[in-house]
Amino acid sequence: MDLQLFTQKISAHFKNELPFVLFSLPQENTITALLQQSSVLYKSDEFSANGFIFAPFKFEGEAFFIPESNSEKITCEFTKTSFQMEPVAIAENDVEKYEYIALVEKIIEHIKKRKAKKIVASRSKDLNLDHFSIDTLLTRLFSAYPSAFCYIWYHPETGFWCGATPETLVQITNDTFKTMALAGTQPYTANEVSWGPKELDEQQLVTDAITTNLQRVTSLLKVSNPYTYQAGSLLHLKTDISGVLRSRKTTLTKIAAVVHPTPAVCGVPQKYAKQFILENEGYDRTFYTGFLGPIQENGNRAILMVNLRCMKIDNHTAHIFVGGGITIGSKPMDEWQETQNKLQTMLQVLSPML
Ligand SMILES: C=C(O[C@H]1C=CC=C(C(=O)O)[C@@H]1O)C(=O)O
Repeated sequence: MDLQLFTQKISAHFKNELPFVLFSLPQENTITALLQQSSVLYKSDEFSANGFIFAPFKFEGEAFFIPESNSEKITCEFTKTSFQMEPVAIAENDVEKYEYIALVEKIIEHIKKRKAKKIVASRSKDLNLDHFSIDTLLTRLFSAYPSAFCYIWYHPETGFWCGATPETLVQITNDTFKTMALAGTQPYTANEVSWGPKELDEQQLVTDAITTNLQRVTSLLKVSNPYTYQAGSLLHLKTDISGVLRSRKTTLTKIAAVVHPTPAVCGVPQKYAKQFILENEGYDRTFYTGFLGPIQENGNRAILMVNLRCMKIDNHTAHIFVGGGITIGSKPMDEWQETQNKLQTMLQVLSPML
């Protein structure tokens, strides 16, 4: 289907307030859409039917779901031509800044008292959209980030979400899986990249926690060396992790529950970090740092991504979600700046609509 017809169909579906999801896999030039034919809110706890799941940060075994069986499935070939990105300037809000810095300082205090090694702090930034258009959003989002997993999800009950995430939670093909440890952030420059001990330690913590958790369900685990990975205008440290599941009976839900929430979005130890986040962050993450993705071949093939570099759009306001891992070596002002830099991923998409 050509892009114009595809976009018209999506716009009409959205106008009728019917649920839909659009997604494109990293490095692929196809956008797939599932247009649900009713407004039912489906839930899935088995991840074994074909469709698309959307799970919150507070995942407790059940995710929202758009089933293929109740949807029209359409695809569109689309050339990803990443456009020239100029940073979008937005005014800093002093209250937001000092609240975030206070949260980071509180986390550092807890780490110094040895209650945790790492906790991920986050915040949401609200922006007025004077010229919201789903057509513009779709074209910019899907063309800007060729190496990301891009998506738009809409359901009247969850609202309108979209993002361009660099982080795989888990990718399954029969009994083999792939995942990654992603942590450490710096802005992209053309110069040679070097990583300090804070980023290297933080990334190692994430790798160790993921591999330890995966040992419960795997028979073979391969772990690469960390390397620099570009996500839009940011660089991260990434380790590839792959392996074989111990039993073919290990369900996708079980694997998701073993790896989610990873220390890249929650912390170490996981239970303490999650409780800290719920009690101290001062807002509800809802679907940010949850996970999402397509389920195919009745659960034998699936790609679940972590919901990062994302936003929720309602009533002409965009709520962009950003965060960062806090460790003993964190400097509060740098952590604030890191979240400012991360805002740019969605700001680039929104810029003509602000
Ligand atoms: C929590 C976020 O990023 C995570 C993923 C990659 C690098 C991160 C970091 O350097 O702190 C974060 O752990 C976010 O982008 O909102």
